[in-house]
Amino acid sequence: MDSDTPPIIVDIDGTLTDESRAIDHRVMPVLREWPARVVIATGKAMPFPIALCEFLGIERTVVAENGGVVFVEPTDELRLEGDQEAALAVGEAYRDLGHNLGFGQVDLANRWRETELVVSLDQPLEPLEELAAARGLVVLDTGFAYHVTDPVVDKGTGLEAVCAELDLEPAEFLAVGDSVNDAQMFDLAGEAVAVANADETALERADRVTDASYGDGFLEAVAPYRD
Ligand SMILES: O=C(O)COP(=O)(O)O
Ligand SMILES: [Mg+2]
Repeated sequence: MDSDTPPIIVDIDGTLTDESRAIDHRVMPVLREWPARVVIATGKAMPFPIALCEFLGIERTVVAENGGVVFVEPTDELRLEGDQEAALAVGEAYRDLGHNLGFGQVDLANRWRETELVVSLDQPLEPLEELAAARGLVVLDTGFAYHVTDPVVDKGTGLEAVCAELDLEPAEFLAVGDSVNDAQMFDLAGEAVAVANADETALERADRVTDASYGDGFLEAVAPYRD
């Protein structure tokens, strides 16, 4: 790798993981040694990508909750955006219809969420979409959860916020991801790569699709920059 290596913005689930949702350990030295900025962009709540950065030993620069939460080191910028009250109201109304969020009582999927709400994929989608639309929100199916999200944010607005802090341009970035929640960051990045297991939206919006899936796909996506 040399000084021409682009900054990278990378999704977690489906991209850095294997089929069982565990991080593919081979991606870790790649991210740790990446000579330009690494941004972890995920639908997960902030503690997950922050912990990933900490354990990797890299600067903590993350886009969480599909763009609702942005944290940038070293400027210490924390930006929260999105109508979480509306998302929580959707959850309440969904429960009133007799459904539940599907993550059990402790609900580690929502516990640290600050701008949106997630519902398990084994719960009914249609009533959730209706309730969300009535409050100006959208439901994103990432293949891992249904996200009730404010459409004013996405991973693309998150990338823009990171860039504004760090004096970078979105077009300088290499983006790697696998699903609909990566589409807007794909549109802004200079090069967008979908791993082979990506959903239709991500495949369509990518500049390049890898032959390999999951962590293998990520390693293939970055290979041209590591030779
Ligand atoms: O939390 C999800 O549903 C997806 O997470 P991801 O954006 O890291 O793939
Ligand atoms: Mg993903």
